[in-house]
Amino acid sequence: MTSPDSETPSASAYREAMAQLASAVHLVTTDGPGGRAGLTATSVCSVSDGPPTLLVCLNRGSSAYPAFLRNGVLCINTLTAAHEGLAADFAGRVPRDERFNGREWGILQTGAPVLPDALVAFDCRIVDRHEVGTHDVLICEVEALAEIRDIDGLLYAGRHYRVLPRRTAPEAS
Ligand SMILES: NC(=O)C1=CN([C@@H]2O[C@H](COP(=O)(O)OP(=O)(O)OC[C@H]3O[C@@H](n4cnc5c(N)ncnc54)[C@H](O)[C@@H]3O)[C@@H](O)[C@H]2O)C=CC1
Ligand SMILES: Cc1cc2nc3c(=O)[nH]c(=O)nc-3n(C[C@H](O)[C@H](O)[C@H](O)COP(=O)(O)O)c2cc1C
Repeated sequence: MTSPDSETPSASAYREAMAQLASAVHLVTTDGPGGRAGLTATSVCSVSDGPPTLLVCLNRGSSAYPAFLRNGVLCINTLTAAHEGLAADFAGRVPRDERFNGREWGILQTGAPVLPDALVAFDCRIVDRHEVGTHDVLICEVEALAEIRDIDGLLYAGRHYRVLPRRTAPEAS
């Protein structure tokens, strides 16, 4: 057990600890007067179901950050097993202006880009923002939901992408 007066862990120790957690992987996208932009994110969490609200933690240093701030809307597109390459593209492998090339994107209520084959998509308006360290915690009210797809999900754990099977076959008795 760590004693209460022990030193604060380093950033690298914290990241190593966080790398042990498994997370769903999302493309967080936006569009509007600030332009179209998006990035890969795992820091997404449900806050409340009344009104339906979730939070996203966004690094203020990311190329997409100014667009999110200006547009005030975003869509959280939860990725499937088929989207590992897309996750790498939106995490910096492809420059911001080229990330949306080569596929069709939809919209729901807010105009933020919706990935048509996402596991699910949460179309949101940003209703509050808190600066915490390097990131902004964006509080987002859900205005529309995309259809839920019955396919394998994508997880990020131990610094690798992994497949989350949709259903396991029942054990034979
Ligand atoms: N929440 C975030 O901002 C995250 C950022 N990343 C970025 O992707 C790069 C590659 O990440 P990994 O291969 O997983 O190795 P890593 O050792 O940099 O990160 C391990 C874990 O620490 C956390 N983490 C990393 N950077 C963070 C940050 N700036 N703020 C808050 N939490 C952070 C995440 O849970 C991540 O999975 C990182 O260097 C980082 O820039 C990755 C995951 C989450
Ligand atoms: C698996 C994974 C999860 C990430 N999660 C987040 C996140 O929750 N919030 C965030 O601001 N950045 C996150 N990032 C980092 C952004 O995807 C990345 O910094 C950004 O897209 C870098 O490119 P840019 O600055 O050119 O946009 C994550 C990266 C990876 C690989």
